[in-house]
Amino acid sequence: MNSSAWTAPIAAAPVCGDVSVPASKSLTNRYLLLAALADDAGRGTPSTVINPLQSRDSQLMLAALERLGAGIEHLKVAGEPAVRITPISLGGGTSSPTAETAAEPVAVDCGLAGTVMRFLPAVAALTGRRVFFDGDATAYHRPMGAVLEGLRGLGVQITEEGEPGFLPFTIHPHEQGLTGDEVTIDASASSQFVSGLLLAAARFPRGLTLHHSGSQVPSLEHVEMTLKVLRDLGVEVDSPTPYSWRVQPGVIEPFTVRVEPDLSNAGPFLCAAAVTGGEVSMPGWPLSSTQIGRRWPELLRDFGCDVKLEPTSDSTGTLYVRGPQRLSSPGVVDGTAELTPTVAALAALCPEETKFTSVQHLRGHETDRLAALVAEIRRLGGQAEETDDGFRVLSPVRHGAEVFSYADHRMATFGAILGLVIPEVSVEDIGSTSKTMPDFPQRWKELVAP
Ligand SMILES: O=C(O)C1=C[C@@H](OP(=O)(O)O)[C@@H](O)[C@H](O)C1
Ligand SMILES: C=C(OP(=O)(O)O)C(=O)O
Repeated sequence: MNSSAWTAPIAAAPVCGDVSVPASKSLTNRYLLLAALADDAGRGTPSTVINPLQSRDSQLMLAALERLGAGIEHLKVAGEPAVRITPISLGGGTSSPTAETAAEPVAVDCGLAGTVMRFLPAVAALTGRRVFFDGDATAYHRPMGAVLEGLRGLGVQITEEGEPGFLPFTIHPHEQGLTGDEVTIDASASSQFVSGLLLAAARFPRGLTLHHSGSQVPSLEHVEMTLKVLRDLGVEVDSPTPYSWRVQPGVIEPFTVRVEPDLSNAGPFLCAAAVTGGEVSMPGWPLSSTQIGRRWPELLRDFGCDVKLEPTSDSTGTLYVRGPQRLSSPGVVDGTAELTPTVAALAALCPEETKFTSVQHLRGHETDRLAALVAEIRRLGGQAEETDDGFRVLSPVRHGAEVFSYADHRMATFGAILGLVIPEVSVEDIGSTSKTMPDFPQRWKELVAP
């Protein structure tokens, strides 16, 4: 065993406890970006994001926005952590090259964060600055082509310093600013291609009409989230036909918002009850949410758990999950997007086969998650195989091993869940959870081995 691997705690008894999770990555990074694009006739009034996620992905977003010209101040609001963002001063998408552009480009580090690499190029194009985007070596496999194609269609000049369609690349300022207002892209590889253009589009001089040309957009819940966040902030956006969106040009008023808990990151803790026959309760569960993690109650019931959501206010409740004596597979799990590695841990403990469908785009996530899940299930003595649009778990895992994390937070937590019931599981790089939950190891230990 690698001496730096993390020994996954085994559950000596059914896992029982009350858990809260940090704020949503997807909502935090949308609000931070929109705060940086807010405008009240150039007065520069800041916006406040209360209870933001504090993790590598949100830090990368904040650092990038600061480099692009936003002001960032950390503070407390009614005892809760918050961040106050003073907007970037934009030329309304018509900025011409400034003196600054002759100098060194602004460098944006995307790390491995999809929300940074896919959402910020459109913001960069509005700043009138030359902006160089790069990230971790592991980010170089993540598709970027549709982002670049969309921006080029709007008149943005881009040079690609690596393999075409991937990081790194540079956004160049253009004398006329953004000239186009209608583009067609193929967003089959990531919903973030759509969200990234829509989020900044209210600040484009003529707004944006965006069409998707491929067969389907994956993780559509995340596009729904983008539309809802924009509408809540007063941006006019609609979807006149499936896979077409129109954002009207306009101001984004400065705002104050509190971020919901991350329902995707809630998954491993809820699964701790599911796999050990324990009982976990989670207060603060939103009664209505655009997060894909809202699917947990239904998914956990599908695997045999008892789940109930008891409202405690108009907007939130406590979710109770009780694990069964023995997990049973629903047979097919469809379109679970970023929840897939966590659901795969449940499937890997079921005697029956489980087929995961409509998740082909996970090949472009933090790692090729289909290959990674199949490899790690096999390493633990189970049988699994890839399919065109997903994978099958054919037989359950049987023994411990060191689970590779592939720099992927969700592969690391996949290993942690299995380690609750399979002796001698370790996780090669538990530190990869810092992407969205830096204190995962402590939180996990508090719940499963207090
Ligand atoms: O918009 C977002 O915040 C996200 C969209 C999804 O991306 P894909 O469409 O690439 O799956 C999701 O998996 C990712 O974790 C976050
Ligand atoms: C796919 C994910 O992240 P990203 O935002 O980097 O795409 C994820 O968190 O599962």
